[in-house]
Amino acid sequence: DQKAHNAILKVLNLESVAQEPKLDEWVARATLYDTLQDEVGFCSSFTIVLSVWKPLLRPNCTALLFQVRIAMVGKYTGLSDSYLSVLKALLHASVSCHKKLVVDWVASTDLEDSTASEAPDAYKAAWTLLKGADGVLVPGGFGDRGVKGKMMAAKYARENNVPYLGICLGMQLAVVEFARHVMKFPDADSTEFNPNTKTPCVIFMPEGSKTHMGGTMRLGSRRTFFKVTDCKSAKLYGDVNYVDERHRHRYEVNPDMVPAFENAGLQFVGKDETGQRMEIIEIPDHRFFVGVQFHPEFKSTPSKPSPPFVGLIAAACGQLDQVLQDSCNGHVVAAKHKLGDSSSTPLVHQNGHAQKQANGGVANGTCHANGNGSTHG
Ligand SMILES: NC(=O)CC[C@H](N)C(=O)O
Repeated sequence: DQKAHNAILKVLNLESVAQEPKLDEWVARATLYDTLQDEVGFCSSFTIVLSVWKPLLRPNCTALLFQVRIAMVGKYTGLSDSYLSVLKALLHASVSCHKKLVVDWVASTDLEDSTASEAPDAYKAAWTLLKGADGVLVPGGFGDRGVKGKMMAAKYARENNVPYLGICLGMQLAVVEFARHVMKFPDADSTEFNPNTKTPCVIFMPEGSKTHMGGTMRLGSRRTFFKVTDCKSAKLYGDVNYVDERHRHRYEVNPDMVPAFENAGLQFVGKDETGQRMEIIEIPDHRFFVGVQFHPEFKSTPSKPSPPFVGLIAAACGQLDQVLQDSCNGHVVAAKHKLGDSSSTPLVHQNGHAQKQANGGVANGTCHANGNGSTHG
């Protein structure tokens, strides 16, 4: 399945200029690729994925003229696998919103005050990229390098009503940023970065062992229950009661601080089965400010783009209301087609109990990779 997925994205990436897709050429290339494979399983999965994408190609081709710019704020020393999954998930979501994806990689250290004096050009360029973006994404990560810059990106998005998606560490830092600047706890931190903080908003999970890191990570598929049903995330997932998403973390939001956060306007709309572990945050009166403790990118596919990513992209291009409406109305129930049935409208996602329909169209992913954490562009 992954091979087929890669092949599709490879073909899409060849189209770096916004233009109407040449369906015949696209299919011919895909068929050729298909015949080069001798594994029956791969051939059939590729054909199935192709049959899902084909109907997406014709309608709304003009939409390719419109871009969506996402600033990806991370600690880069090159592309890691996790960033690639995030990138693919962004591409899947952009396609479903009929937009050409442009990713601006922003090295989080370049946003920090120390860079302003040490490398003023890099600092200026990083902020120009961030401010030029339609949406901001802070992906997962470990270690304290660039953490300040990631928090600055979250603050910028929160204060300027710019769509924001924080994944894992990106969510934890949005929580810390909120505690520092909205709740006025200057010392607030994650104990991953300051074990002695007097305001520990993000703490080591009780069942983990601090001395033995191996095997202590909360890993794999876990269930998140929506505690607030009238929220953007629940709607994006199709008004389901719960979702199963994949996890990879050692720290979590401090449950003792949750009431204080909620009083200050940060909602915890998704929690685990105990109600003690925070899984999804939202700021309700923001255009789109969502953080997820899990990694939704791992379950995103071209035919089932991940709902939080669809939310980010839709909000970034002003389509969120329509997308939320679509995912909550009769389309959800009506989408009863199977993979491989190219006569029906393709599925966009399936998680928990819901299915949602695609609107059609295709876009190409374009990345402006900075790579080494010291440059930008
Ligand atoms: N995958 C991640 O982003 C992990 C976040 C954080 N470092 C933790 O361990 O909880």
